[in-house]
Amino acid sequence: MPSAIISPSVLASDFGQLTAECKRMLRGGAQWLHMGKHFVPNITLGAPILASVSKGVPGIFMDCHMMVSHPEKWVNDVADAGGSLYCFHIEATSDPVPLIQSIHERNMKAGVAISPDTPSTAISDEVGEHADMLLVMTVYPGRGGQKFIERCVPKVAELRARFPDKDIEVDGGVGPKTIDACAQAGSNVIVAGTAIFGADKPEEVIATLKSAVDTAQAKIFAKH
Ligand SMILES: O=C(CO)[C@@H](O)[C@H](O)COP(=O)(O)O
Repeated sequence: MPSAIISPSVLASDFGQLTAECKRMLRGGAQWLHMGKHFVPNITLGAPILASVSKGVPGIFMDCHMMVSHPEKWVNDVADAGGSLYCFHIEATSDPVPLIQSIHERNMKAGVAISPDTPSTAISDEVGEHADMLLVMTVYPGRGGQKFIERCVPKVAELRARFPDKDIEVDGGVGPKTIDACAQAGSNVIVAGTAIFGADKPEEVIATLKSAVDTAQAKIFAKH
């Protein structure tokens, strides 16, 4: 049964206090930090920032979501900067399996993401088997604070049915109001920006998200 993992999404506005925020989130019970590299230049978390977070918070698990074209270009930079998981978009490459292999060669986990308009079948059985994590975007990549796109949820269920042992991540508009749909569909890795960073008590939000995933995973696992 895949375990519940909460991965707060680090946003551009957090730059000034990035390391302090990371420590606070981990103290609040988060296990990963979702570090996005976006197409939009002013909200890019590049390798130098990853390196400084890695230095400031030793042992941190950096879940690096590469919302970029030519994802092959950045594998070495992110690995050298301390990245733990390198997640690329299936839409951005024509050769996903060799890319996954090159990520593994640099001792990182490999994630494969799909944008809201991409069907889950774009992740073939072969690609899914090679990957460690599959990411279903529930907003359009680019910025935090967008509305959760409900029609993406069935893609989570389809991937969970094909890949019962993989980590399946959701990202975008996820919080206490939308977690149940994601968790019941089979997602176990939860990215949340606004819901966690905007909360008075982030640790309570993290606990709520984790508990919803644990409950849903136990039910899903009991059925098999
Ligand atoms: O990187 C992205 C979107 O591009 C996401 O990780 C968002 O930053 C998540 O933020 P919320 O939707 O939870 O506010």
